[in-house]
Amino acid sequence: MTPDEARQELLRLRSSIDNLDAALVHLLAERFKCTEQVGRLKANAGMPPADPAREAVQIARLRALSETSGLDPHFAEKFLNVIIAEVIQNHRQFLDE
Ligand SMILES: O=C(O)C(=O)C[C@]1(C(=O)O)C=C[C@@H](O)C=C1
Repeated sequence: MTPDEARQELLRLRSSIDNLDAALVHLLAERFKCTEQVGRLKANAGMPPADPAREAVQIARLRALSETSGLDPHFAEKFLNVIIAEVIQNHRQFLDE
């Protein structure tokens, strides 16, 4: 591959990365819209913000999905934990409203 071909290929790959990053942002935005409703529902119903049993099911499911799709299951678990930690923090704020 010539240096020019390599640059072209890099641009092509980066264009796909940009599309995928946009899709991730849209997916995350939808997820947080949904969890906002869950947080308000839980606060109104007197339910605790965190549900460790539900999280264990989600993590097991995502780890299995990761294994079949070629994603590192450890990374998938870490990623979900970061998202859930943010969601729980958001849920806690609804308790003060
Ligand atoms: O399903 C719930 O009960 C939620 O509050 C949502 C969610 C999630 O982000 O998936 C967040 C916190 C809980 O500990 C479990 C799951």
